[in-house]
Amino acid sequence: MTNFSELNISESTQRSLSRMGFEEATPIQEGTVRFGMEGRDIIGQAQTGTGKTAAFGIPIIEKIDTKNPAVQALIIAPTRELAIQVSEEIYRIGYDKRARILSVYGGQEIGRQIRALRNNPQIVVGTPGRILDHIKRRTLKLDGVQTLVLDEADEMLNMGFIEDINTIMASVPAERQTLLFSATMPGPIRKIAETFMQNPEIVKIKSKEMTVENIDQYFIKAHEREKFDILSRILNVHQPELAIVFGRTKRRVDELSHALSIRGYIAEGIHGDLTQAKRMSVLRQFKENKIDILVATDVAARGLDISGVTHVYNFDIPQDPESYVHRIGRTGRAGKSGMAVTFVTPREMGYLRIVEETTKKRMTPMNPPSSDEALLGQQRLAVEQLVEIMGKNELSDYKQFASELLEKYEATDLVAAAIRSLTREPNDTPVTITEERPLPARRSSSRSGGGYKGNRSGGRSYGGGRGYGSGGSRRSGGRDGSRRDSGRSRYSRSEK
Ligand SMILES: Nc1ncnc2c1ncn2[C@@H]1O[C@H](COP(=O)(O)OP(=O)(O)OP(=O)(O)O)[C@@H](O)[C@H]1O
Ligand SMILES: [Mg+2]
Repeated sequence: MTNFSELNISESTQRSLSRMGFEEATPIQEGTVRFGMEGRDIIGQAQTGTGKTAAFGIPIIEKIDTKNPAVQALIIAPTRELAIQVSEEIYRIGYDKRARILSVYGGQEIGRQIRALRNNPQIVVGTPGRILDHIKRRTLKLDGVQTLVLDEADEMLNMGFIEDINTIMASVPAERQTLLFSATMPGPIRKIAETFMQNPEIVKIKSKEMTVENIDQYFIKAHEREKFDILSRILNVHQPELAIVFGRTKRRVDELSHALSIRGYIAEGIHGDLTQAKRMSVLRQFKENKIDILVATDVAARGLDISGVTHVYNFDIPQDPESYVHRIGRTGRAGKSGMAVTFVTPREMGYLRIVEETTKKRMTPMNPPSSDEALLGQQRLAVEQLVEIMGKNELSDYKQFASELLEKYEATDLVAAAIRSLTREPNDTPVTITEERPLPARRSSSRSGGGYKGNRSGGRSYGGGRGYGSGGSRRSGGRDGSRRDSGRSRYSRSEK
């Protein structure tokens, strides 16, 4: 581990970082900050939750000239929430330096953004559509941009933003630094990145698996129609503090959050069709622990950094392995531990295997809990509550009754009744979850390719890492080459 002071970072930024509680650089930060400060183009890949935001944020702050009123750094992110989150993190990093930062995104009144843009922010973070809108209105001038960042580039391409991004790229001076960061780097992205970038330094953090070790990964094989009842029971057993449930479609997310609420959980959904105000309020409540379960689509949760997410449930197995990596990466962040459970219908087992091939990690099969186990989970919770109430020791007003009851009844019976009254008995209220068609059946992949739409990447394209390993774009520059992954041994199939 490297201390930030060893990375030639200015005093002011070091102060900001230590105020944020950052003591040592994470590996991706250690591997990229210096190159970033030197103005090099970087393709940075590291597991979820390992600090990629600061990996590009620190060099940006270091390079900003606070006397220059021009926009000097432009960061493009796929969603509004992510744009806000990234701008908040960079604001904190640049706090002592007093760098001015602004986020612009759809759903927020454009007039307000235009006024804010007149205040000469030096760093702008935004979603592709809104950035483009401002470029067209000439309210965002990019001639002074020296650094361009694509955060979660693969997601932006999935969302069909490629043309927008091309146009934005063309509006930024060609003499610029381009940084691209993601936890996954499917082949097509790397290709596009390399055409946009000049001799990029590829920094890939060495790890045997694509997912962080501190996430325990399970799967449950179940038929589509059984999934919701199993999910309810699992929630009773796991008692997650904060959980995210992923659904494949917006309708799915709506139905799941509604059904969970009916069964007594505090759940809310988030997806792209909700208003910006609603999305923000749901996220805020989730962060403040007022909502226990966030139900989300892939897109809505991409890159989100919410501390304390203990469990991720994939109610539907994601169609591509990259989504899986990003989804479960909402837990186990910044060194914390987490659990991920993926539901898979018998027909979809091939997808599970493809995910495993990509992540280089087997999921452990989990048996669906029985209703007795679910009840036991709820009883445990009730017992905890009881003990907690006792611990608070504000019981004097109740003791009179207690003594009277103890004269009449058995103590065990009384306590049992108290536990029962606090136990939320498993709730089987009928709910409506429209059955999704399972993903088209497929066997787990083989080297033959066979069109897994948009992402044969996974294991294969990581194998493809060999390609760039031998290419001219990787320059070790006399530095510790081990930081950059050679791709070979770690992703070889023999490990499986
Ligand atoms: N050096 C550090 N020391 C301690 N905490 C850190 C450090 N760097 C980043 N963090 C914290 O770790 C968390 C995860 O960081 P971040 O959101 O940048 O991850 P990421 O790699 O971008 O993940 P994802 O792939 O999901 O987008 C954040 O809360 C961040 O503030
Ligand atoms: Mg990120």
